[in-house]
Amino acid sequence: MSRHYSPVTLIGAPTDVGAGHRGARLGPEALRIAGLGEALMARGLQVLDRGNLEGPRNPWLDAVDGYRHITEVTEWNRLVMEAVYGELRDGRMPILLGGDHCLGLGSITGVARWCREAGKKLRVVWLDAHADFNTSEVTPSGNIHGMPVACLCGLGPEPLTHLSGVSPAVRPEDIRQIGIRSVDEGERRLLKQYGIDVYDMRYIDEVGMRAAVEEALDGLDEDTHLHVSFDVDFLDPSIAPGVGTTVLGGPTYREASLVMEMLCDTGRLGSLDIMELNPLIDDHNRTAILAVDLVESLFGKSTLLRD
Ligand SMILES: NC(=[NH2+])NCCC[C@H](N)C(=O)O
Ligand SMILES: [Mn+2]
Ligand SMILES: [Mn+2]
Repeated sequence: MSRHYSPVTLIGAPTDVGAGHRGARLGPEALRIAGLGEALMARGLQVLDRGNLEGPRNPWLDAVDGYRHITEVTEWNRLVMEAVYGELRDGRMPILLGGDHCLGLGSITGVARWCREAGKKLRVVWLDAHADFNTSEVTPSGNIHGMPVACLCGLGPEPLTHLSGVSPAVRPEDIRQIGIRSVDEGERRLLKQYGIDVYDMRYIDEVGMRAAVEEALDGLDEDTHLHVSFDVDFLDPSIAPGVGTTVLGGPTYREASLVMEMLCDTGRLGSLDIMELNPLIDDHNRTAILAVDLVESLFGKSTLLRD
């Protein structure tokens, strides 16, 4: 199946201010070295690499009042939101190269702002081992990469929940989470309270990846903008060791490829985040190479021969 895409733009966000490990700041370069731009061009896409955003350094301090580095996290998210929004406004598809997953907040806030202006519906597919739905009251770490989905739903500190002025930035019913297998105690209660649609690994084991993804994509139509937020720790650590917060029991390569191919088949992909890659704990960049391979599937690479 051939598909028309708008030109894509790579936006590097080299920071780990939201994480509990340092090294995700090197993610954008590792993805470039793994050939992300070339792979997309080989799929026939027009690719513009904007280089890296420049934001505050990581001060590497302890959490204060349940948040670590909130000032720096806010500034990075503001920069990301403006960059992502700007690309969509100019008719290009933003691909955010993280950086830690706290930046999913800025990215999706920018996407949601554009969708409101363009009169589009939004569907967020969050591929992750974690739900990232903590607040300062329930977080075990204070690391804000564990909080972006809560902030998108209006739960969190005002500077993060009101990045674009509108809160909640996203309606909880527009979010689907796939691959989840590590949820903190208080976080679980909040997920239920906000009615987040979670396709956890237990459910995927029981019904299979295909049925889970079909359900998660149900109701997409030609007016829907699909945003994919890909936390690389979604993948099983045996194939993707280069992330700060590995959790056993994730999708295999085939399962992950299937998810990407099914997301591609919707024809609705409008924006993407590739997050949490940490080359300092990787093995010869294999996790970045795998991420690039899966992004190729998201843009149409497939082993399917039967009709
Ligand atoms: N984007 C991520 N890798 N998030 C990991 C979050 C881990 C844990 N739930 C926390 O809040 O600290
Ligand atoms: Mn995450
Ligand atoms: Mn994660």
